[in-house]
Amino acid sequence: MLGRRERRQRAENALARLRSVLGLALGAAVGGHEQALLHKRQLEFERAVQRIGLAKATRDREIAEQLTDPALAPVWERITRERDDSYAEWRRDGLGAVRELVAAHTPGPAGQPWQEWLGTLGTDPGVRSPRLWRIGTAHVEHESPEHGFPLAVPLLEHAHLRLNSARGNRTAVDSIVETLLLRLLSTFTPGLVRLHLWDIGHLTGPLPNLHPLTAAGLLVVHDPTRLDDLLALLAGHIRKVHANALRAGRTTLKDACAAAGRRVEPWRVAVLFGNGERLDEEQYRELNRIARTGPDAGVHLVLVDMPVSASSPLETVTFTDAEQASSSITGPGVVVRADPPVSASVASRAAAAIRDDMVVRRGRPRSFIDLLPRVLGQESSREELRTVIGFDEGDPIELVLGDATPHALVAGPSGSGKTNLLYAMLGGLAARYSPRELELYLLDFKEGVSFAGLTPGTKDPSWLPQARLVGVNVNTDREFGLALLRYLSQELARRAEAAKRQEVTKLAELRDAEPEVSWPRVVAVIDEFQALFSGRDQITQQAAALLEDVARRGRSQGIHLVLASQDIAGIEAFWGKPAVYDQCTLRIAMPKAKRVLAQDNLAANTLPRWHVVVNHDSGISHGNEVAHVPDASSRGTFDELQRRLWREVESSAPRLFDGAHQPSLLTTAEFATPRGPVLGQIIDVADRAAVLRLEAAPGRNLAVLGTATEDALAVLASSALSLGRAYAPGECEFEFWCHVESLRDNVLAVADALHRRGHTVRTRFDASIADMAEETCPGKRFVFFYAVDGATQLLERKEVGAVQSGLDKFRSLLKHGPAGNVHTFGWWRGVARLKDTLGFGGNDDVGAWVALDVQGSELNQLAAGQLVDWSPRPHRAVFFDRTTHSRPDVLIPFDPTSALEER
Ligand SMILES: Nc1ncnc2c1ncn2[C@@H]1O[C@H](COP(=O)(O)OP(=O)(O)OP(=O)(O)O)[C@@H](O)[C@H]1O
Repeated sequence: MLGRRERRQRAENALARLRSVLGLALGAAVGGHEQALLHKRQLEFERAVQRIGLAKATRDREIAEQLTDPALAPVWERITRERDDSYAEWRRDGLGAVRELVAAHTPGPAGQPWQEWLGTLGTDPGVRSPRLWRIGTAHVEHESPEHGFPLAVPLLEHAHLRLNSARGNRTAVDSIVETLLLRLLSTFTPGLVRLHLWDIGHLTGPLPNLHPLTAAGLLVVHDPTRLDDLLALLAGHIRKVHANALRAGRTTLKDACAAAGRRVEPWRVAVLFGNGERLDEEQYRELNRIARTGPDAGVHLVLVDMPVSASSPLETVTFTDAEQASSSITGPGVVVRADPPVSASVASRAAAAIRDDMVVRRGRPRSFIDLLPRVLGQESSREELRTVIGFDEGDPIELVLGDATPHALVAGPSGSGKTNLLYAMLGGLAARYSPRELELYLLDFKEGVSFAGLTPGTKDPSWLPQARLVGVNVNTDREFGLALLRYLSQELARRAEAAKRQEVTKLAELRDAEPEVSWPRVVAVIDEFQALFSGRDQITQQAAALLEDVARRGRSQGIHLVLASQDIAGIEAFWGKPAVYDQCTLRIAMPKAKRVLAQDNLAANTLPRWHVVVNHDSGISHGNEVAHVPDASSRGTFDELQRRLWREVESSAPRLFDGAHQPSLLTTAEFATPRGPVLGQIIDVADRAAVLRLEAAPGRNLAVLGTATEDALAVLASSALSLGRAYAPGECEFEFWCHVESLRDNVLAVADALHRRGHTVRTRFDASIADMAEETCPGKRFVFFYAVDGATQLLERKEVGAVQSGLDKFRSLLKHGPAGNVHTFGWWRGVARLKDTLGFGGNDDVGAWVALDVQGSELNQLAAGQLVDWSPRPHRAVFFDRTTHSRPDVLIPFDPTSALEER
């Protein structure tokens, strides 16, 4: 067996020989050159013959006239003799060599007559392509066609083909193109050759026999007015192929195919039918660029009547009349003819067979299961996260989150399948990367519970092992989004510090340096993230700043954001921070998505249902990949994967934060062993409750502010019940004061619950409230004073002869009580009422407060100069403790019902 290089060398030698033989034949007068110097006329005659070629000269009238000159006759004789000699040699050696050469390099459908292969499916896996493809026959001009040879051109991997038709007659050219394409399609396994057709003059396009291929996506007929789109598609494809080959550690596509033992990227052959005129400057340049760089990426052009620069690898066949042509491969003086056309019916049947095979090969429409790898949890996230997100004509389309594409922006109108896409992505990632490699933080600002299923529920106890935190119904709790960003920012700082310690800059290097430490990649998905920016307030400002920080620094530390939104155009704060947008180099557009791709990239407008544009190039057109995303949200898809992973992978349950759910005091971790009065659930990434510190020091009282009765009662009940657990009976005592009749039952329920635990509890519902309590106590004494302002009259009344009113005594209790172990939890209906109670200079006596339906502007005066950015909303409170807080915490009051009923 000859080596590839040797074969190629031999082929080239043979071709060179052919060219030289033909050259000799045509310019046979060269030998007589010197003699012609002596005989000017002879020379001119000889030149004239040379110019028009011997074959034509025989028929030329002028030459015939000159031949009557006896001085020229010998020249003619000599030329003819020399030509015959050299042709004798060519016929003896050259012709056979060329026939042999073509036969050797055009195996099977590449060279055989169509009757022998058309309709049979190709089986070549496409690691390499035949070197030549037959397009017709050729013979030397003055010879009979019997002494001709098959004409074949290089194409795949090597060159492009240009065909120029004779004016007004494209039959032969069309036939060459059709046969050539069928040869390509029939050589390789269906699917390895993809055709693009563009015809300046026709919408339906030429080559009707090949049209069955369109149904399998093997042939795309392009709009005659949209050549730009086709050129952009080809250019983008070339870039993508190079990038993929490099990413896979191969330098070229050819290497990648050789390594894989099969064609890893189909060949793309674009057939462009022009009208003989040059394209406009921009298109012409782009076409030439594609011609230069295409072959290495498997992109080839067949250009009909379309001028292109000669600097690309290109063979040309030019028809001079309906049947005859010359070709660049043979040089002048050789007549080229197309092979007889293939039978139209056989051709279209063959195309249909290829289409059908392709459809079968692709199998059923791809479903969720096809997104998953064969073995679960085997991938390393050291370099990147990579998963299949959907399919393009059966080919998987991947999504990559890594150093080059650190963050993703997903956009699409409501109902376009965004949530489904996120599920497809989460499923694909969770199936590939174990919890040691990947951690997920999922936040949904939409109304609804789309990610709740990832946490244990009553019906389904499973959870997604990689999920660490799931936030649902957070649409009004923007603080939760902020808390997540703060958490990510802290995690970034922790990673940056470790990287600094190890003197490395990237996550991959940090993982190498600290193999014993778990440094997973973190993916934070925020659905409808624009909700974070929905107010003109501190939350928006802080969220924008944090998001920018995480986006910038997350890139190298393996912290990835996936931000999804219905319409990113409306996010004002976002545009003020272009860095976030710029860092999201992965763009995913659902059908009709706006702004997520580059401005001139309109691919999302024409997407069919359940398809997306995946673009790893910041939305620039050439990066477009269109994928059909399988259903990942119906029963039996993602949920089934989750249950399987849950059974097979050891993990702890993720935290669920559900903004629509009032947490129960009884099941709260902090309530099991409270450190002090538990006030409410803090809206934070960590599951923690707000607990008031109650050391024996001035100011350690709590004010509950607002008219939201249910919430105020909940805060007071939670405080009292948790204190009842924090202290053993005898260590403390409780006082409940309430002068408002309607609250009485509620107060009694709390008092009863404490009593049942064995505590000393006293209640006052009458004028005795004004008597107050001792300001010191050996143990702890907790005074719960409900609706202080409802007792105003009682407090302000001064008995005749008494030095102090009840109010004076209450002020004194607030001032001196805490240092003497007596702490008051009072409820006022507003800030002004509290101020009235405290009087001048009493502000510091209540060091902490929980405000309900009170505007932030009213609270500033109680917050030690802090600006309190708070707009009241149902079942939310803001908590500030002067001694510990730099900024207030937002709380959800606990539901104390079951804790009250506890026996
Ligand atoms: N690829 C798909 N194949 C089949 N059904 C799908 C697909 N994608 C989405 N669906 C279905 O379409 C409906 C809407 O999808 P989805 O909830 O993902 O849209 P969305 O863009 O998130 O909408 P919204 O923002 O209003 O929630 C769902 O019932 C879902 O099951």
